[in-house]
Amino acid sequence: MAQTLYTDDGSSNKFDRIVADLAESGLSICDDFVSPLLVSSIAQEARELWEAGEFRHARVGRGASLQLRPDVRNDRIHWLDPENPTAVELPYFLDLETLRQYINRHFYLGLFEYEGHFALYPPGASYDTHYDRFIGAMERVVTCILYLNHDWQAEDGGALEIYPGHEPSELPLPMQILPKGGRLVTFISEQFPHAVLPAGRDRLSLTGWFRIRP
Ligand SMILES: O=C(O)CCC(=O)C(=O)O
Ligand SMILES: [Fe+2]
Repeated sequence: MAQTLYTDDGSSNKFDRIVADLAESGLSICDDFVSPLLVSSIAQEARELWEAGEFRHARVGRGASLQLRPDVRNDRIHWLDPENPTAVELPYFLDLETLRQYINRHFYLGLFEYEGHFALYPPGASYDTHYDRFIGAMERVVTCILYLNHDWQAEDGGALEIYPGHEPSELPLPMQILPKGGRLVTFISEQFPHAVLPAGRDRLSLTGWFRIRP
């Protein structure tokens, strides 16, 4: 019931609210985590990288077992370098750093670093049900997905679908979350299997993970 500690009178900030949601259910949906102006600047940067041919077909697995499996996922990704952010990425990465500190302070998770990539799902592309933390990627502890789509509507499809995992959950699962611009979805990576449903238009996001030391 951590949420009852936080009233919506402006005394709690977005980081407090995310941490309270994670404590209560392991999942947080935070609208307007990023301002519309910043969403459109980051989306434009991603578009320019896409047009410059800087995206690659995403693969599944890890290390030597990485493989192209368009039947499992067929988004295109571009890895970012959080150590050398562009001016456009910087405000978001600074917020993520604050979020990392909040999460560590509340859960003693020892989150140590962040890795992230842009992901573009062309119309019809999807990602089958999976966990983000699996043998070979055990250092991924918390997933953070920022959506970069202007004016996304239910009829555009492309929801993130979250399913019940091994642990009992307070949430009404399965649930569908639309990839609305500025929305940040944060969850405990090992807790929820999830999938990306096909969309009718390009679907852009910045997906990342807080990691522990391997
Ligand atoms: O974009 C999303 O909604 C989820 C993406 C995802 O599950 C992943 O990249 O692991
Ligand atoms: Fe995922």
